[in-house]
Amino acid sequence: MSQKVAVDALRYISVLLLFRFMNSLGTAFSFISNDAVAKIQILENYRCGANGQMYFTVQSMVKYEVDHRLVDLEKRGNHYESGCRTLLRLHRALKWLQLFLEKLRVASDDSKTSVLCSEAYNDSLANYHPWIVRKAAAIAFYMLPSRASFFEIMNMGPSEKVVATLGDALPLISKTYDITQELYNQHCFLDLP
Ligand SMILES: CCCCCCCCCCCCC/C=C/[C@@H](O)[C@H](COP(=O)(O)O)NC(=O)CCCCCCCCCCCCCCC
Repeated sequence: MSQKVAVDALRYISVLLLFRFMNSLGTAFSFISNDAVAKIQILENYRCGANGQMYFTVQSMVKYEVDHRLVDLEKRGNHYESGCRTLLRLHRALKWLQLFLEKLRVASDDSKTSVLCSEAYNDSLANYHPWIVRKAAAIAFYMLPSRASFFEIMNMGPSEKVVATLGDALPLISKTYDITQELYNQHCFLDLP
């Protein structure tokens, strides 16, 4: 299998796993997973499109879309679903994920995942969502199980193993977030419409 096909297969599997994971949490999360998968698909389409090589890295995507004026900077226009604005939405979600996983990692087993999730959301994504989305998210979070049950759904082994895995993953998530945050800050892209 060529490397590109292998990478595409891995990407497909990761989106499928995200979709299946979110669906296992119940239909209350479908509006979240649908939006996330739709945004991932937008980026996938750019990656596999005529100028796919320009979307190989975040840096090359930003340069290409800036050089070719393919980003709506002030208000939504002809480039409503640019790669840059689409990635910004997922980048903001990555901050939520980083905060949530850190809380999950250090919490006690009887902690409420709904509280940990809400706290992380209120400190990150909530600042970019209208009232109605925040309320829908709050209802979805309320459906979340206890930390122990959540770990079972994650299907990553006993709690100790999950905590250790989260400890390994979090520095990588933080580094990914920081690189994109710095790049978008340099281009004044942190508030793309
Ligand atoms: C574990 C439970 C998962 C909780 C997920 C918390 C995030 C809540 C997001 C709620 C908003 C979703 C609805 C979409 C709103 C969009 O308007 C809004 C703006 O986009 P637009 O400018 O194109 O309209 N979209 C966004 O902000 C992007 C939201 C993307 C959410 C990605 C969530 C991924 C969740 C991954 C869970 C993985 C858990 C792993 C545990 C080990």
